[in-house]
Amino acid sequence: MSVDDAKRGAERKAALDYHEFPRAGKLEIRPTKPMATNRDLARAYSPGVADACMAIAEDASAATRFTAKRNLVAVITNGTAVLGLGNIGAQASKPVMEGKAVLFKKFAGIDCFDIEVDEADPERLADLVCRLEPTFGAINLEDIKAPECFAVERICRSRMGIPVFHDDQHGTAIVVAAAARNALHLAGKRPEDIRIVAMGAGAAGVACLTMLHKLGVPKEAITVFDKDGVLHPGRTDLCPEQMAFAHAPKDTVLGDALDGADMFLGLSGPGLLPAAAVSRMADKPIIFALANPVPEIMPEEARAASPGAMIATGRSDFPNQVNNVLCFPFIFRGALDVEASQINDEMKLACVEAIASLARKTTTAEVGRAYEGERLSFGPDYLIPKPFDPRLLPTIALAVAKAAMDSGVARRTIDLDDYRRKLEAQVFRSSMIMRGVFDAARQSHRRIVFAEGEDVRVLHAAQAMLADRSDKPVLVGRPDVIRARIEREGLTLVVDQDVDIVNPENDERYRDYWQTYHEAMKRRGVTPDLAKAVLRTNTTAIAAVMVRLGDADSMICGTFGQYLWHLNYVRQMLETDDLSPAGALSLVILDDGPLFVADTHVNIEQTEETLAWTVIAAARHVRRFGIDPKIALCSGSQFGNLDSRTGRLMRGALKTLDRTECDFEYEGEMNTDVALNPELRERLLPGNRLTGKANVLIYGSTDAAGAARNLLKTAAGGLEVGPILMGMGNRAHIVTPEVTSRGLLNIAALAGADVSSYG
Ligand SMILES: NC(=O)C1=CN([C@@H]2O[C@H](COP(=O)(O)OP(=O)(O)OC[C@H]3O[C@@H](n4cnc5c(N)ncnc54)[C@H](OP(=O)(O)O)[C@@H]3O)[C@@H](O)[C@H]2O)C=CC1
Ligand SMILES: CC(=O)C(=O)O
Ligand SMILES: [Mg+2]
Repeated sequence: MSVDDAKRGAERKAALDYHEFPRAGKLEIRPTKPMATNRDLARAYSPGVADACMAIAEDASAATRFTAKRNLVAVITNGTAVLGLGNIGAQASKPVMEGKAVLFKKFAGIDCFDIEVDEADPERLADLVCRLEPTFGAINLEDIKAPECFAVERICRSRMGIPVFHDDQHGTAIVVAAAARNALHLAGKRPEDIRIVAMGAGAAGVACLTMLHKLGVPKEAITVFDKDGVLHPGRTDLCPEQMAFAHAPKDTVLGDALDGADMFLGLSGPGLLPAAAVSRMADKPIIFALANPVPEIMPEEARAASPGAMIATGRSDFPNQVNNVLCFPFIFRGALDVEASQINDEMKLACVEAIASLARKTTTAEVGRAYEGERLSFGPDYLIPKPFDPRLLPTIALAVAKAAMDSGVARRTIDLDDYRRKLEAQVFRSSMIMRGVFDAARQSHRRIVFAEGEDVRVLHAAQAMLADRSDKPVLVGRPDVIRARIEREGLTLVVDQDVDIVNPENDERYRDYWQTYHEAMKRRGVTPDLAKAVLRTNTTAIAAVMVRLGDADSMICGTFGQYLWHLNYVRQMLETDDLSPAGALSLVILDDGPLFVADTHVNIEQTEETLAWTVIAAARHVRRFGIDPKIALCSGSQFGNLDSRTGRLMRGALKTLDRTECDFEYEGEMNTDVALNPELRERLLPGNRLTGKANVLIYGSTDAAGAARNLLKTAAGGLEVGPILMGMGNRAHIVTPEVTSRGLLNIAALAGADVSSYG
């Protein structure tokens, strides 16, 4: 088996494992109301539920008040045009539909049921969809092939009072139109003056051409091809939507049609655009080769044929990824929030303009952080925003909601300034928070050494890192053990090629390493023999010496043993006048957003001075995630009402912080619930200096911070990133024994991000 085959096999296994473990599929349903007592039961179910039913029976619009309808979207397919895989059937399409549902939730907080229907007949399918109206706030039709998709959508739109949107048609058309608008701007051309050749007259192709026509491209300036050749007036196999673009002469061939054309739009299949035809196009042609997963022409081929070409594909590994994920979560968010009865042309055009304008605007610090190292200034390689651009949600949903209200299809009027603020706050309430860190790591060239390189979790993390980064991770461990475990785990890591190994039992650097350790420790009771023994047996010390000598930029240890034991060796080798541990910060990602807790491991009993230092370091690290820190000093005491140890400690630290002129919000001392509940805080501590919910909780001892961290992880189901060792310039991180391979991957991303300014 070739290395490529092995890698493809491993990727396939990883994708299947992702879908299968730890439980099958990508979705679950969770209740939003308590169900703990008889009283809850009586309200949620009989008899209380009858009151909600009767309120809706009297006034159907009350369903959006008393049920989850308003935020619930159906992703519906019959599996007849799944991605570029074709008609693979309803059952096989389910992973895609679950995936769309996940994107709705993660990008825009929208709940979805995925519904796969075994029904090829468009009228029967449409009838079934129409009957679902009582359940949903909106319908997203997905991967239904042309021409049936046109009829299904037409029937549903005419009969339903909620938005019906065929994503492959309109989502794609909106993103294509935004990219085309920007490309034309750069080419200095007007839509009215250009000529387009399109390959693919399916759901996506027809909708994109219709949208481009709405933007000003004359229909006569568009020539379309499908499997049977050019669309011409004599064709009898086409539906009205396709006939609208069938005006080319019958004998037109692709190469001739492309002569002098300004734009190629491919929504068909792989490799269908010959490079020779590209060289016949106008100067600086626009080439959108959007078939998934393999485009009509690969970007490098197109560029070789026409060096000035502006190129987009559907793929994330090239610039200008045109994918409807840039649109559908956000257009639905806006439509649902004003209870729009439909998604009309005004809303779609507002969406086009919002997406196009985001790419033209100067990027914000958050986007810069999220895509560190990539050129994000408007130009041929940045025609449209990136999928993880945090501006997408507030900008698009706001524009769509406004267009719905202005065009009279909104049933609810909202205050747009309030709405913008709400949307902006929502952006960071998700695990997307780690995305920026991963992208920053991908762009940097920091070498990471794992002290416990034989641990299978480390091996899995190292394998996952390779997909994203060019630098080889370094593993401390015995090569034969590492090789055997790689094989046993079915990983494809190749020692020396993909990872470097430092063998504690036999390594040419051993002498250099023990001498370095001895030199640093000789006046702290370490003899040469002891230094040799430590560097033979203690992998944490080896990793720390490597970082000290510059053989690695950052180390990760701690998959076994006690945190402070590891910290001891980190300090011995890496502590300097400028770098000193300031505390351990744990980021816990909860359903309603991220929460940071410190110090969970370093300062067992804080002093006023160490506590203030922990707070300042935490603020710096929280900003690294693009979040404004709002720090609460937590204690059993509240604004001086207890003469307890932590009460006094917090009050002292607060005074130190006040003298330090901090540029972030902090306040204390207060109880944890008061920190997290702004209304309660306003009532109990009027005039306090925090705005909104605190997002960083600082405690006076590792006992208290550790308990908060563990409760958030276990009882509240939070996902932890960390602990992040603060103060050591990102040169060392110490995980805890329960860490998973994903947790190690997260920490490796943090360690790998080139953020020397964060200590
Ligand atoms: N990047 C993105 O965001 C999106 C990409 N797509 C991609 O676009 C493609 C089409 O999707 P969709 O419109 O939903 O599918 P449809 O099945 O509705 O349409 C496919 C179209 O491509 C044409 N086609 C297929 N093979 C050839 C060929 N060898 N030569 C000429 N024409 C051909 C078909 O012709 P005929 O009608 O004669 O069979 C049909 O017109 C897929 O690869 C899909 O992944 C789709 C949506 C979004
Ligand atoms: C992106 C998408 O929806 C498709 O390829 O079908
Ligand atoms: Mg699709």
